[in-house]
Amino acid sequence: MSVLHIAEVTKTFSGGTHAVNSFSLDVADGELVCLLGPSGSGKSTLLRMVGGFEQPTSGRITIDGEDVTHLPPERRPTGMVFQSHALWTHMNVFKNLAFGLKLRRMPAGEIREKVEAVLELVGLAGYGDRMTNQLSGGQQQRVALARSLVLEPKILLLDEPFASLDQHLRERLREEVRDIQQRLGITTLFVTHGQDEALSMADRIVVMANGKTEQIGRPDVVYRDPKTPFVAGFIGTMNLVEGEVQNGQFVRSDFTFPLAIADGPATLAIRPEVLDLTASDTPKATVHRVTDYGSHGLVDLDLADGTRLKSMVAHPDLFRTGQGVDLKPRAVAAYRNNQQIFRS
Ligand SMILES: Nc1ncnc2c1ncn2[C@@H]1O[C@H](COP(=O)(O)OP(=O)(O)OP(=O)(O)O)[C@@H](O)[C@H]1O
Repeated sequence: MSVLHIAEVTKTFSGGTHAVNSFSLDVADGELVCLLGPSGSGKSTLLRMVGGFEQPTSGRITIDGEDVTHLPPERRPTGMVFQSHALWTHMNVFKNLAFGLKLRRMPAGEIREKVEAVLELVGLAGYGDRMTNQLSGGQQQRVALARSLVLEPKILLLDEPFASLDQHLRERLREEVRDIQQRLGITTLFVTHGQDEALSMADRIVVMANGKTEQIGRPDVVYRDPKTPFVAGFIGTMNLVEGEVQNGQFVRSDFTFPLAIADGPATLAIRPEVLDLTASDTPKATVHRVTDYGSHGLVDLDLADGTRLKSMVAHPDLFRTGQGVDLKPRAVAAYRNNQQIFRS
């Protein structure tokens, strides 16, 4: 059942920027949906409108059937965690968490119980007396999450919560937050421009560009079957090659490839892991660089016009810079007019 319903929401800022453009989305109960897109694609603006920190120019947002479009943040059943956690540094951890519950006039005993339970949940049992500026970045972010969770929101809104943390900590917190989210079964909207974050955490990903949805789907589906060249280029590593289809052949000055689609321009998309390389008397590409990652190798190749491609290989020691190779894609997708028109 859909808990959050966003219907044709548009946000135009004064000055005319269309930050969000007729955007619609349904989020199911207990689902974690990632809004993924490049800087400026409208992710934060959308999240802020769901949280009530920004007013839509048009459109409607409902939560559990209730129209919240024009309600202030404190009257919405949402909890938002910002990139900069904005904890109150003059209060200890316990007071940071208790503050919102006090406003709700909850009895002191109950507040203590709830705060302790949530601190336990985020791995900070016993940290109640610490001042927040005596905590590490990761611990501060856990407190920020706990401060939202203690108010038991129906919907948790996370705006790049790990952006300021180092890679290692980010990966750990990703797992922890996903774990907590699933344990509580809390419906969550998560903004990130990190594809790894989206691919590893989300039930569904919304890929955004220019305030619009490019594609919505399960992470594996969005990765395996990008519906537009933008998504193909944005998620994971992708080789994109421009050419022309003539009589069932994708044709470039430097290579041809059988492609059974109507004549016309096309962009061919090939993942590095399905681009095999073979030795050839009539090489189509030249090896530029070979990188051995231990578990696999990555070969950078140049086509005659300088287009750079990547191929993932099991045995990098078979290739060296300057070598000519033939290309054998095992699977391709083709795009025309911004739409996928072929996939093998
Ligand atoms: N208060 C504002 N006034 C005017 N324009 C704004 C305002 N906030 C955002 N914008 C513009 O709206 C567009 C979308 O911004 P938004 O912050 O939502 O993007 P984003 O995808 O979250 O980007 P980032 O990943 O960099 O945070 C951008 O062009 C931005 O400059």
